[in-house]
Amino acid sequence: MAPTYHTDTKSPTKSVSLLKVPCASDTVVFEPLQLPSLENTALLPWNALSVLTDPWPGLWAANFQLELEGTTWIQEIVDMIEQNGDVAKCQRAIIQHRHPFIEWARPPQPSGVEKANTMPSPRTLRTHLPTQLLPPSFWENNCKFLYVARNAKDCMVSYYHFQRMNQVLPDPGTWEEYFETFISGKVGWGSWFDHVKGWWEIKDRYQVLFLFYEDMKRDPKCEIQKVVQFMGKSLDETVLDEIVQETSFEKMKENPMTNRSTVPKFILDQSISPFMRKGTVGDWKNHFTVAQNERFDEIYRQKMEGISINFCMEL
Ligand SMILES: Nc1ncnc2c1ncn2[C@@H]1O[C@H](COP(=O)(O)OS(=O)(=O)O)[C@@H](OP(=O)(O)O)[C@H]1O
Repeated sequence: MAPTYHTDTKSPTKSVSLLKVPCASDTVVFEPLQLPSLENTALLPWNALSVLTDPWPGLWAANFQLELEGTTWIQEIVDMIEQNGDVAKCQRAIIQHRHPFIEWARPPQPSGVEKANTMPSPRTLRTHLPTQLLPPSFWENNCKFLYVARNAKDCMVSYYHFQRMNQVLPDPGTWEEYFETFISGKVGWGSWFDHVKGWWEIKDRYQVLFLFYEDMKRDPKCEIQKVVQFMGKSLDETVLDEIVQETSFEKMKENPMTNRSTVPKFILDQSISPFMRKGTVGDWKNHFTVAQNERFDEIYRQKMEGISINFCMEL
């Protein structure tokens, strides 16, 4: 049965559900997922990102799954690694078409799950799902996950502008209104706090490479090298340097295969805010008032209490 995904343009979203899709026993089985309401759950990628792989006899991996903010960036990095730095091969399709987005379903287009089911292994998939909503077979098959977390304040800013320019999402309102929406977790894919905590807490029990967006900005070569190793690949130094260069913000902003310029304006209106907006660490300082910052720090302290995760807030 095809998944259903209902959205009303710039109005509150109704519901989303993913239903069971038949799979071969050696591939991931998509179990039924019931997301109660997009008001409280996830609709969009925004604060971190994961890639996952499931094992396939004789191969390094069968799936990658990408999640949350930095998604496009890590997708391009993973694809460049898979293509051994061959830029032309990475130009074969726009980034959204290279890795099925498993919770995506907008009939009559084939859903992400339908696309995934037609792919040979190893597969690279993308999702923004929190751990508790991921189909259990991802865990059961010992898939690899690559998760990129971004600090909450920059996520809030980036996601706000994304929601302003995304014409199929509810209007985010003013910055002040969105600040409250974000804190309450009533944003796409749910609470940043719960999402990050969920992935952080399971990272040592499964094959999770937990990356930070800020580290990727500070030392992309080092972080890309970690991804290469995680994927079980080895690349020449020159190829690695090429990947660093090609996946820089500046290059990806110019690249029509990654900058979403092919998406029609009635979906993404880049005259409101470009998809590849700033790509920096610390833009929150241009948005948060002193009072908002103090309040956010207190809420962060409460919600992340006991979690040994440290985010870099500026470079
Ligand atoms: N190469 C590179 N370097 C640095 N930053 C990058 C890069 N590619 C994408 N981005 C920034 O990621 C933000 C968009 O997040 P996502 O790609 O997860 O969005 S989406 O899930 O695909 O909708 C968005 O962040 P902001 O610019 O801060 O809004 C993008 O600019």
